[in-house]
Amino acid sequence: MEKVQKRTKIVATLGPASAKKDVLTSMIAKGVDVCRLNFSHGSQEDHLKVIQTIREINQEHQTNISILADLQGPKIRIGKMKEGGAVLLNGTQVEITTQELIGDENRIYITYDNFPKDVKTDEIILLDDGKIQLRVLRSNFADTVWCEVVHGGVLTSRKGVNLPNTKVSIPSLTEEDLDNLNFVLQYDVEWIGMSFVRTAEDIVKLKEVIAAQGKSARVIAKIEKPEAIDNIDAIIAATDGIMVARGDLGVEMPMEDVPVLQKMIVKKCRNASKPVIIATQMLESMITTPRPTRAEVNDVANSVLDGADAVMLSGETSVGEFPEIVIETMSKIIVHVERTSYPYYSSKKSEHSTDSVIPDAICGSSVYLAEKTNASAIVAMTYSGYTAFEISSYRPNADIYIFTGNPVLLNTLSLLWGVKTFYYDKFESTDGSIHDVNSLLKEKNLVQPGQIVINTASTPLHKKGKTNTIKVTEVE
Ligand SMILES: Nc1ncnc2c1ncn2[C@@H]1O[C@H](COP(=O)(O)OP(=O)(O)OP(=O)(O)O)[C@@H](O)[C@H]1O
Ligand SMILES: CC(=O)C(=O)O
Ligand SMILES: [K+]
Ligand SMILES: [Mg+2]
Repeated sequence: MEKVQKRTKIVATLGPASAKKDVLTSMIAKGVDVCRLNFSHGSQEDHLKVIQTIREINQEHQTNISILADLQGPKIRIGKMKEGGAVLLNGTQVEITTQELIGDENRIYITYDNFPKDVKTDEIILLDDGKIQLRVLRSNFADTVWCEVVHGGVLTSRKGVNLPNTKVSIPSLTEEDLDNLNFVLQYDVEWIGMSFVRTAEDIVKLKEVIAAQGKSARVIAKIEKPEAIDNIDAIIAATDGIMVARGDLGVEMPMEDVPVLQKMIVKKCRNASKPVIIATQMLESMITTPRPTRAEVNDVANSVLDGADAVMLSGETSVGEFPEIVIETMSKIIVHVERTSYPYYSSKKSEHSTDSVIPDAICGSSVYLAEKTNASAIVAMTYSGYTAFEISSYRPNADIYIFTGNPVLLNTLSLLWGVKTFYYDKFESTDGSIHDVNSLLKEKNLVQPGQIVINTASTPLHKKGKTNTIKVTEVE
């Protein structure tokens, strides 16, 4: 497969529009690096089929697409709505009930049993990422809440509900999340997304569940609540990656805060060497139109310029009419911005912990050396993945090629900015391995004679040794 070459990665949410193997294969060729399964929609059976399709494509086309299983978390939703949805008119009254039913203009089912007890008169209810706004009139404190439609619109099935003023009493990992987590861990999904993270403790608990099953899936903390912003440093320290989940974040907080928070979070993540995804409404109009708005093109471009590891698509690829054109468009924007906005490299101040001071210094120096020698590639061997996270976080101009004997990492690292991975499990001598991996890159035409390559390694060489060596080579 001839895959589009770019540094910033694309995460695509899969759904009915993109689950077919031929469509997905073409989307991957056009630039998808990570597939997101949204456990807010679809059955486990649907998701399993998609997992199998992705694994088949990886086998057949030697790609390293990873899977991000996004757990719904304490998200409140409305239930099914009547065919075509209901038109809610400004000034009318509507009942929200915890009794399961097919919703219409008069009554809507909500998936939150304690809603009539937790909500108060005059509180605001936002539906469908805030597109529809209701105001609470009164509750019977049992199963029904009467509301006034403040800003109406068409309401279709399973849309999200945000209660910016209400204290919600639902745990961060629900029973349903645990069930879905156990399900995806069986299939060695590489990344788990945790929705509505509030504290670092939420991440620690999720990691404990994953570790207790003997699995190595890594965790993405989805930042979509004000509490997560308050605790951002501790959350970044505890997690393996971050998603700026702008859909809910922009409803739970003043929307004008989001652009500034996006830049702040990207910067913090780069300093901490944790990958960061920018999500939601990036090419939203392409759900129904084959061309994006100018503002959407700007949004993708500016996220690349901010230095995000990845940009994400949701409805555009899960249910949209043009999933392949969406990927083509996003890749085109990324490639152009990357080509015209060199150089990327910036030194960063990282705080070395005592047990990583040597590998951190080696990674930072390898990037510095690559810039000084105008090297075409930085080539690293890693078993834990640490070196890949560290080198990628500098956003070097040189290509980043990671060789690993740890098969799980091959896909995991596909989320990281600029990283390409290869399997390598021979461990003879440091010089021998460096020679081997450089020859492999030459065979694949990824480096050319006369170019400079920076290699990092560990001496003495053994599987889990810490990176402590740099070599500068001119390709023969
Ligand atoms: N697998 C699916 N089957 C049917 N409809 C879907 C599916 N995935 C998404 N949708 C529809 O497309 C819309 C946008 O999809 P998206 O993945 O952004 O979901 P979302 O509800 O915004 O989720 P979240 O806030 O959890 O990311 C959803 O609101 C839903 O109506
Ligand atoms: C992706 C997601 O959950 C959000 O934007 O809210
Ligand atoms: K979700
Ligand atoms: Mg969300």
